[in-house]
Amino acid sequence: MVVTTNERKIFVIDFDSTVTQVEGLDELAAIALKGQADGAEVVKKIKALTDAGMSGEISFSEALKSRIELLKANKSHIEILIDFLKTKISDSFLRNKSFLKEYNADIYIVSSGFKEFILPITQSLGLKDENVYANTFTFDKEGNITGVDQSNVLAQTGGKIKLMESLKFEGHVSVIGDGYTDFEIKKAGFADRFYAFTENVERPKVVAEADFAIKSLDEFLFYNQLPRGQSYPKSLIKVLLLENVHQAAVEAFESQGFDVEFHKGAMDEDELIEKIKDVSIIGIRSKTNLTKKVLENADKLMAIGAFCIGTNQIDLKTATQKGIAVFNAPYSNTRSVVELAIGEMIMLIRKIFPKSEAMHKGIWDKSAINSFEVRGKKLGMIGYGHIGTQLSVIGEALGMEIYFYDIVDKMPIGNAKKCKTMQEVFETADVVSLHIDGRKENTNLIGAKEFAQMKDGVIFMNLARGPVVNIPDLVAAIKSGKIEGAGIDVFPEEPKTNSDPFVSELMGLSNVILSPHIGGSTEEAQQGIGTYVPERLLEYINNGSTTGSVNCPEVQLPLLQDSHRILHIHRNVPGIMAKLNNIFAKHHINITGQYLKTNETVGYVIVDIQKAYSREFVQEIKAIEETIKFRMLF
Ligand SMILES: NC(=O)C1=CN([C@@H]2O[C@H](COP(=O)(O)OP(=O)(O)OC[C@H]3O[C@@H](n4cnc5c(N)ncnc54)[C@H](O)[C@@H]3O)[C@@H](O)[C@H]2O)C=CC1
Ligand SMILES: O=C(O)C(=O)COP(=O)(O)O
Repeated sequence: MVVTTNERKIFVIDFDSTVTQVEGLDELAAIALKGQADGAEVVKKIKALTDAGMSGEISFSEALKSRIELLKANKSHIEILIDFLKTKISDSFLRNKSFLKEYNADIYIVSSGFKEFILPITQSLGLKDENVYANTFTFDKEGNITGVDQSNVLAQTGGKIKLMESLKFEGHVSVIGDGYTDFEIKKAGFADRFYAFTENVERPKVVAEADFAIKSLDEFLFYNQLPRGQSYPKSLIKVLLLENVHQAAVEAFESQGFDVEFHKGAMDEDELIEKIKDVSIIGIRSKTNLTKKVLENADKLMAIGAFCIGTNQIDLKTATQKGIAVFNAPYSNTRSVVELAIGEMIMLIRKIFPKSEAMHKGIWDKSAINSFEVRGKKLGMIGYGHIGTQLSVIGEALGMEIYFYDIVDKMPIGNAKKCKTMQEVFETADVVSLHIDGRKENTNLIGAKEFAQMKDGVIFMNLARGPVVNIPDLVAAIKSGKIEGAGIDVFPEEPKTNSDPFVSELMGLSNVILSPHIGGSTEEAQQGIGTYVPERLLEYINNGSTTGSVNCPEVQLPLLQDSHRILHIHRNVPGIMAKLNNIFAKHHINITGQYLKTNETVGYVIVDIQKAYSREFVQEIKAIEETIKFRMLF
């Protein structure tokens, strides 16, 4: 794919939908016709003509003439258009301003658009006015657009070809554009390569004719080995976002030019095995299981973002062995879970749900029997991590006594009392709430034996993970009256999407609140997670930092400055540093910074080096036997 040539490289670039995200003339129509009764209709007609002209369905001059006739614009509208276009410059052009400026002697804008709005934009990108070839409007005395300067070849059908013929370029000519007329330059023999530019619009007829379809200017610069803002084009990096993660995440990746695919639901193992092959970054929530089998097929995968707290759905061992960094959002939804737990606890102890159900059936049952305050009651928690401690604080503020058990020694917050065993919590608490993680050892942690240890009439809540509770045993305890009320948010089997049915033995039981795993599903939490996790992933991809990774050695790296950065993940065995250093010494590599962190399974070495080095040097590093993953940033 890499293009090499010793000739002078000449770049011919289209303007509308290439340099900018939009078609200037369409936008001018929208501005000029705004507020007019049939305005929307006319804009639609103009857009249809633009498309027909661009894809080669009708002749260009015909499309242009009809569009200008429909357009009732004047100079003041053009001023508004220019301000608008300045906000619509294609992301990859903005990212590569230094290339555009440095190579401006060899960059030509060839457009059927109009200089009146093109020049202010190309000037802002550092391009030369004399290299911009485009149409110009004609105006009447009042400044209304009356037509197009017909003496300009670009106003004619085949105008770009005629222009290119007259320019007589000598060298290797690359044409970049989204339209059929751009391809025609190559077809007529005036260019060596045609690149269909699809960052803003993808026209199948044009893509079919192209030497290469490129999703960004970064891709063009990468294939042509030219100076660029991204060492490896982000548009070639596939990001798969599942389970309806917040749109903030989609925007975070799209604004940097990544190739993002978004799905509302989860995917099952077979779907994932197929899909994951091309994916470099995957974002999931609690329902997507990244099993050993899935990860074994994930050869391109660099990072996993769990857009939630739990990471039990990911085979962390395999991920680590494959050098895949896993990140989560350890506290963005903590408060949401706690608020739901508090709300459910009060609803359950007051028996509000059965009373509400009765009311809906016309039954008025005003009574205080079996209805209690939470104040003065004993709240017992299994698991005293982020959620447990937060619940501890709020429970105590409500006047409750707090008891907890955790397998790790934890500092009690406020007046909370640490218990030595789960049994101690069960024997003491009026309300038992689970806040443990979903590690394998916790499967069926709570069953008949544990329920038997609880006080009669206990309130029981599980907002942690479904498999930790034995459901038939829970149902039996509820039916026997041992458990007076239950709040269950998580289940051993949960539907993959909102369209799949929910089935459980817990359905239809009185004073049992069932909720569809929404402990962390608040706008605030999802927004927070949608920002937090992409930040961690992007820091890793763009800079190599592994801050907050749940499985990779954590390294916080300085921003890369005037160096190239080697990122090397290897099996953690003795002697790797010696091997690396030998290669550095052999190739006389000047090191400007070096960082190393290891865990039980892998080592992560980051070396910043001066820019001059050979291809062999890179190959030798990659070839070290223990190498798991190798990346280079600059
Ligand atoms: N319903 C929902 O939507 C949500 C559910 N969760 C679940 O809540 C869990 C807890 O979240 P955080 O408090 O943030 O996690 P955390 O990691 O801060 O705390 C978990 C605590 O449980 C303890 N633990 C684990 N197994 C235990 C056991 N068998 N006995 C006693 N203690 C045990 C750990 O030592 C740790 O202190 C998450 O792992 C997740 O599964 C989290 C967020 C939302
Ligand atoms: O944060 C967690 O661990 C949760 O359980 C929340 O999961 P979700 O993002 O709602 O699928």
